[in-house]
Amino acid sequence: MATRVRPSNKRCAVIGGSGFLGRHLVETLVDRGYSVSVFDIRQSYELPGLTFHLGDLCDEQALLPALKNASLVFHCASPAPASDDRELFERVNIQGTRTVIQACLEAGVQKLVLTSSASVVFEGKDIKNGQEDLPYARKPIDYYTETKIEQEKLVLQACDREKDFLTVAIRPHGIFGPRDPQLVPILVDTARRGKMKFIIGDGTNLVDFTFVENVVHGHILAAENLRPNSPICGKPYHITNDEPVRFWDFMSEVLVALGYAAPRFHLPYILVYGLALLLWLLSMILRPVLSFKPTFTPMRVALAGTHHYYSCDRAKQDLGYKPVVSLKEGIQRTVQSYPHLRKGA
Ligand SMILES: NC(=O)C1=CN([C@@H]2O[C@H](COP(=O)(O)OP(=O)(O)OC[C@H]3O[C@@H](n4cnc5c(N)ncnc54)[C@H](OP(=O)(O)O)[C@@H]3O)[C@@H](O)[C@H]2O)C=CC1
Ligand SMILES: CC(C)CCC[C@@H](C)[C@H]1CC[C@H]2C3=C(CC[C@]12C)[C@@]1(C)CCC(=O)C[C@@H]1CC3
Repeated sequence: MATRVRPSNKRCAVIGGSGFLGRHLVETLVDRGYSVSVFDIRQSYELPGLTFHLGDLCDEQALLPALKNASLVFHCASPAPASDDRELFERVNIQGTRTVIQACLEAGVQKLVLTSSASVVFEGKDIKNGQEDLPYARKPIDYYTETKIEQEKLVLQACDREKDFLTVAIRPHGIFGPRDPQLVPILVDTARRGKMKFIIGDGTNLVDFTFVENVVHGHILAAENLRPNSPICGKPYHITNDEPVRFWDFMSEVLVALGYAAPRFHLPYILVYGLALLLWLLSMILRPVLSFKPTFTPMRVALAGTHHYYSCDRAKQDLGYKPVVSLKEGIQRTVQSYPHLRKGA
């Protein structure tokens, strides 16, 4: 009988390894002695010893060479959350994730770590210290969230000790750090256009913002603890900075550190949410003749005006997780990494 060649434990693939989180993950894995192959639709950097495979994750034939000899796969690719292209989200996050699972099984991969999102339980209403047993959002707030829910279910249900295929999902929240293309750049762009003068609601809502290196740390701990007898198989884990902060204090700290004024005037949440909904509907109706993307989408307004912070006790207990970079240090390092976004630059 032919024996299956066991791939090296330190050989892994990162799907989405050119993206913000993916690249930080790749760099840390390389530092820790892993041999890494990157699969992405684009190549954004080079690193000695790293193999890049370019392609669409929905294409199994393109994926297979990247997974060859890997015992561990991280899947952290997704279309940008700001997109409103439903078809793209369904194709990549749902159909594409089925393809990733299939390709892992064919290539003999033993462990799959998915980057999910804490937002899979968020419906636009307050979540305070949310645990992993909260139900998935029944009314997901956008296509991104809707398809991240299906994606997480697919990956967790694929966990099968009999087939020697173990899966786990990491649910980060509000990732920030050097090279993030979303949070700080969108914030600064909004400030430069004079639209960051207002606080939505009373400004006391608490939120998790998670420094990218803590998210990477959570992923690697999950991968290294994923064994047939471990309690983590087939489960989701919140990974946060474990320091909920007022949404508007966080935004103000980043803005002020970059030389912009902090927002000062308050607007009622319900008014801004209603306006955002109206603008979004208008943008949909007018799409065939006029294309515009409102800055204050219903999703962003909901995130800016509600509590959404999560407990990471389960990760502490099962993975031995503890944030490695504090929020204060994370903000400092992030701000320093964006000299071109400073006022007047
Ligand atoms: N940023 C955040 O605050 C949070 C992110 N997450 C999750 O973390 C993961 C990483 O996010 P982040 O690093 O911010 O996102 P990025 O957009 O920076 O990275 C995603 C990468 O995946 C690539 N990609 C997209 N579609 C495909 C495809 N069909 N085939 C191959 N590659 C593809 C992207 O390419 P391209 O840029 O060309 O599209 C990009 O390089 C995602 O799964 C996201 O849902 C979860 C919680 C919070
Ligand atoms: C215009 C301002 C009111 C807000 C500017 C900052 C926002 C762009 C960000 C604040 C919270 C962020 C966030 C995400 C994207 C960027 C923000 C909306 C996610 C939606 C990214 C993907 C996820 O899985 C959840 C994140 C929640 C927080």
